[in-house]
Amino acid sequence: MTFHEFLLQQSTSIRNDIYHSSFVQGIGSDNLSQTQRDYYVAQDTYYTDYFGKLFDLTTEKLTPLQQASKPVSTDEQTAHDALLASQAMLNIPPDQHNLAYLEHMEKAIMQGDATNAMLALLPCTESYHLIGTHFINKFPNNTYEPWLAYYTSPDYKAFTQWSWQVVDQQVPDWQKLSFETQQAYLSTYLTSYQYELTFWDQAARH
Ligand SMILES: Cc1ncc(CO)c(N)n1
Repeated sequence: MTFHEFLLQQSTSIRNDIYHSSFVQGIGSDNLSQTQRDYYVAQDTYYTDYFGKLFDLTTEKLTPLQQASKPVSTDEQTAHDALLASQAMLNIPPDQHNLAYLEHMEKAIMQGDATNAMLALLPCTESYHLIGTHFINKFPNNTYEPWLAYYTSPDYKAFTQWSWQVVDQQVPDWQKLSFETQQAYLSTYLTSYQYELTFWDQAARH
């Protein structure tokens, strides 16, 4: 089993909680209110802007080959547009859980090695691709189908696969990590997953 397969196994239950969360179910079954979408798109616009900077910081820590093999980034605005937010989103400031998530990733990047940095960012990329894969084409005439299409597109898929490839190269033999290092890596990764779940739960409360 590769490192990313081991990680996916460790995050199975939290990913199932994400699939079952009310907002993600709402994307999958065309059932979201305007206020929920306004709140989510406001939070996520702030998040993805900041994430772009964190991603650049992480990329600098990778090998030249890994950097060169990175697929072109896609514009997440397309995914945000698919949720049809109203102008009201412009007045919604970034919430505490969002800032805490970004701070967690930033600390992992500044304080850890390149693997720790990648593991902090991985739940973001991988969970959205897997949500898209899980829900696409499940609900007829879904208004939010373009959102699911974005995260399952060949470009986004390539980006997810590149992330998996990088962590597998960074840790070719995860069974040989010391117990402490394995726990530290897992903690960075699963903490980001927990923030992903919170992000969805908070959006559903609006
Ligand atoms: C909170 C969050 N996590 C992951 C993604 C995927 O890029 C996103 N857009 N927002």
